Amino acid sequence: MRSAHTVEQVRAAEADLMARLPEGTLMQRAATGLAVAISNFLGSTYGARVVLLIGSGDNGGDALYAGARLARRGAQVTAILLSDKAHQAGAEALHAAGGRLISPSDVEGLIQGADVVVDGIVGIGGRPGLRPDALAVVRLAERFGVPIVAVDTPSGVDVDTGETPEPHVNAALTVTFGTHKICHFIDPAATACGPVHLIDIGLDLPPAEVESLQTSDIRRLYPVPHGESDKYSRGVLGLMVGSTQYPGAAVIATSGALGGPVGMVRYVGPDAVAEAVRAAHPEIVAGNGRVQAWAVGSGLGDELDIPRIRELLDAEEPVVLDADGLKALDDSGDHVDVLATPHAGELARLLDVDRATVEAERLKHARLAAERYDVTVLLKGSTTVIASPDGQVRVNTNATPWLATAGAGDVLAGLCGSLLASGLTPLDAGSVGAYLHAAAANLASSAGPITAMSVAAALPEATRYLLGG
Ligand SMILES: NC(=O)C1=CN([C@@H]2O[C@H](COP(=O)(O)OP(=O)(O)OC[C@H]3O[C@@H](n4cnc5c(N)ncnc54)[C@H](OP(=O)(O)O)[C@@H]3O)[C@@H](O)[C@H]2O)[C@@H](O)CC1
Ligand SMILES: [K+]
Repeated sequence: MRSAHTVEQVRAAEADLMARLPEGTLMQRAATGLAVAISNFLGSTYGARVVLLIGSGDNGGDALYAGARLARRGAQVTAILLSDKAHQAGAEALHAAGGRLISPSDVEGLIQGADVVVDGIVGIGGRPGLRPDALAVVRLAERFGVPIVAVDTPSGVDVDTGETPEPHVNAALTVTFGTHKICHFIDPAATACGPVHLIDIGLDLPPAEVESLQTSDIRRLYPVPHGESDKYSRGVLGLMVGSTQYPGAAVIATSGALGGPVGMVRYVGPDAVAEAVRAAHPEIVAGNGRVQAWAVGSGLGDELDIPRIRELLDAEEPVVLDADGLKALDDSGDHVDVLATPHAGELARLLDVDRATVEAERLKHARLAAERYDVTVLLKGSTTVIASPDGQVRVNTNATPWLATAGAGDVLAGLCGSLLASGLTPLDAGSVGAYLHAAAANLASSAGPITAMSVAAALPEATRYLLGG
């Protein structure tokens, strides 16, 4: 599991550790890791032209000490001081190592000739946005295509929410310390981080606010059948998806379900659609019967039967509620067994806000909906946020942009239903489902276009690979 902690949690852990270590130890650990990461990014340090952007806090201190290390290994390091309160000992260390310290005027030529710009403007002490001098230099780097390595966080983003209401740095790499911060996981800020490299500095941290599953978690959580399993004990999923208007949704969601761990899938819907599903997947059983979970909603169109869906929501079996089915959600019931899988537009409707607001504040709105409707919310997107009503949040960050294709959501609904029917909680089913869905998409895509059906078809192989087979 990768963990993202809040600024407050990091500060407390830092204070704890600092009380036990000689002064400056943590910054030296951070700066050493940062210097190595910048060297690796550059490929070769000797003669490399490195420009440091230095703000008023310890984030700038990290950059200055790392710059001093790079200067000692032969890099030409120049620090642009954006504040007259720059970290003094760090500035002295850079000067002693042969680096230059300058003010932010007339730096166009310097930036144009740089191999890398290091963003030490602000870290976890920053507020969103960039001040005018910083913004001007960052814009120069963008104009000349000079890559930026961000220290801890890309300056200007909102560290605790992943929101980017103001101008900010777009990094080619972010080097962070101790633990991930929420902005590293949640879009739009996550995209501004680029790849994130974590340096261990020995912090002792409490449980995280936001988590992100890794391969080892998939191995731990995936309901692998054992010797005694039969098709019923592996779980039966009921699918109430697709319509005469959108029969494809039923076929695609069934493909997603069959690519998951479930032992059997029942399809409940119009005869003509059931025929189409059976033609594509002869293994499905049409008609009602006992199930361990439902996946409901994708492609129901005009055939949406809200009272019937509400009956399912009130019944004992857990439910994945997708697309049109989300219209049946009301905020009066106890729905802790429900996994709702909206995209930003659908979540906006549930919360009566506009879509752009949800996209800008993804974590906040996923949490809000989980709380208001008492459901686990899986908010789809480039970073998928899964928020449970008890406040736990997981994020999936490994999706390919090619996954933004028609029907991909139907595959996810079927797959999550399959995981729910096999006994996972809505939070686990949503987070494992999002991970496997993205992994299958990456496998099917290989950096090229994909269809929803090709994602579903890649699920067994992606799962086998992740489970170590
Ligand atoms: N915690 C840890 O475990 C470790 C932390 N370490 C490092 O310390 C960093 C945190 O350092 P920090 O606390 O000094 O805060 P930091 O982000 O450098 O600057 C805050 C100052 O900037 C200003 N400012 C605010 N907003 C601004 C803006 N938009 N644009 C421009 N300026 C802005 C504001 O001051 P003002 O100018 O308003 O007086 C504010 O006081 C952390 O990210 C990591 O890199 C590592 O060394 C080791 C382990
Ligand atoms: K920074």
